[in-house]
Amino acid sequence: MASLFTRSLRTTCRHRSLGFLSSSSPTWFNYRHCEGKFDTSNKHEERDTSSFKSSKSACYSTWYLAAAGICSFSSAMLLESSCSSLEEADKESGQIQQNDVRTPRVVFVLGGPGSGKGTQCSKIVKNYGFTHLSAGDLLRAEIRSGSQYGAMIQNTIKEGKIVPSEVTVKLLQKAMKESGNDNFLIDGFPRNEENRAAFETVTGIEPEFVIFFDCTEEEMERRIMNRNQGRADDNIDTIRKRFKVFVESSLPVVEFYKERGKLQKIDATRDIEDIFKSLKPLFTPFVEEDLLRLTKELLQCIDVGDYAVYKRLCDPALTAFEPESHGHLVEGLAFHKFYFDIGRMFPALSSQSQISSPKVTLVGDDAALVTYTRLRQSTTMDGVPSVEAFNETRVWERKPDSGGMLVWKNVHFHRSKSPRHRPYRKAKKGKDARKGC
Ligand SMILES: Nc1ncnc2c1ncn2[C@@H]1O[C@H](COP(=O)(O)OP(=O)(O)O)[C@@H](O)[C@H]1O
Ligand SMILES: O=c1ccn([C@@H]2O[C@H](COP(=O)(O)OP(=O)(O)O)[C@@H](O)[C@H]2O)c(=O)[nH]1
Repeated sequence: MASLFTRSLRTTCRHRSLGFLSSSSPTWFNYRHCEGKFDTSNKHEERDTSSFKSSKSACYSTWYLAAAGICSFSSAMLLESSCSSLEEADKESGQIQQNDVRTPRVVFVLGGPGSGKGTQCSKIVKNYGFTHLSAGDLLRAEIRSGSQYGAMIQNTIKEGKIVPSEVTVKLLQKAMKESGNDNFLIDGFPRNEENRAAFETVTGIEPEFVIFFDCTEEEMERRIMNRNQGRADDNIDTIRKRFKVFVESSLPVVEFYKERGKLQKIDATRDIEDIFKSLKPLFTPFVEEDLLRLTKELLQCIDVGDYAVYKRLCDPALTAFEPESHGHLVEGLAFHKFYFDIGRMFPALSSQSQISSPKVTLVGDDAALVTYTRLRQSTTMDGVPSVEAFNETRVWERKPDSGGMLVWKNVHFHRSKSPRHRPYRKAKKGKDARKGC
């Protein structure tokens, strides 16, 4: 039994897809977890139904769990895999995210020395879950580490010049790999054309967009002289050299991105909060995308019965109205955990979900609603497929985690059976004509 559960988890991560059915057109939007990309081609007929077909023959158990929309497992996936113990299942539990390989999202943050790049990056990190990689900080850390490049880097920084791309790109790549994140703010890089080309060639990544903090030299000089971080290059001689290098080498990179329509120029002479306010809209689409991705991850972990992921995504005080609660508001995770627990005993259950017409509504900075219709395919005990539709609304709230980082948690959801489509009937004479509106 345990091995079956384990197998289903492993193979599900490999093959399962969550689709989107657009209500306005017959196009299927297939989201393949393993590729992390939306395929917008019309692939309704081509959808991989193999797991569904084979699950028919292997499925022998609790249709009522599937009906509850809480637990289910694909038996086809289960037949394909190979791991064998509950310990392994526990180890794998909670790892959907790791298997979900996505293309890294990179935003370059450029601007003269002292324009406020680092200051704004810390605010973006706190609010939008990016990893901040300051190329300058990485180079300074490399000096401290006693590396073979230490002396060269130190001299280059003291001269206000630019360290060869070979070194900087390697450091950035390493830091990206070690971060465990896939959203990066790369601050103070690329500083010249050579940097830009080398990063693109080595990593194959192009930035989503590039922020340029536009600030006067007088203001930047004033800020650096007050920075007081004991940096060897924060002295008037080196500052002047850095300004010169910035104009000669870095501004052409800014221009390069402007020509490609990727530049977001920000007036950085204003105060810190004002600047941050103008950065927020740049990150809103990412927030919407992330909320949709989290919602899909939540539905997927329900489909594959991964309670560890469910617990990570939901607030402990999650409230819910759902058909299973018979009109009552249930609070906490216990009600939902029940279904995951019995799901472990019936690993051959199969279900998969598609969502259609998803809409994300941000309510201020820290709350959002995600509404959609969920189509859930499952099998009955004797292997007969059934499909149910639900209207769901999930309320997400951004809350600090144990490390103080703001993360999205599902705090409430409302799920009801989607009413079947009935043709509009004209009200009879004398009856309330508004009925049914
Ligand atoms: N908008 C701002 N107004 C006034 N001072 C600022 C502003 N932004 C940053 N600073 C201060 O200026 C100094 C340089 O900012 P920093 O973020 O380190 O710049 P950069 O990373 O671009 O070199 C820091 O001491 C910081 O506190
Ligand atoms: O990609 C980079 C980033 C930084 N530096 C060096 O590190 C110094 C400090 O850069 P940082 O971004 O830390 O500070 P800023 O000058 O933007 O305040 C620069 O003047 C360069 O000498 C570099 O050579 N390549």
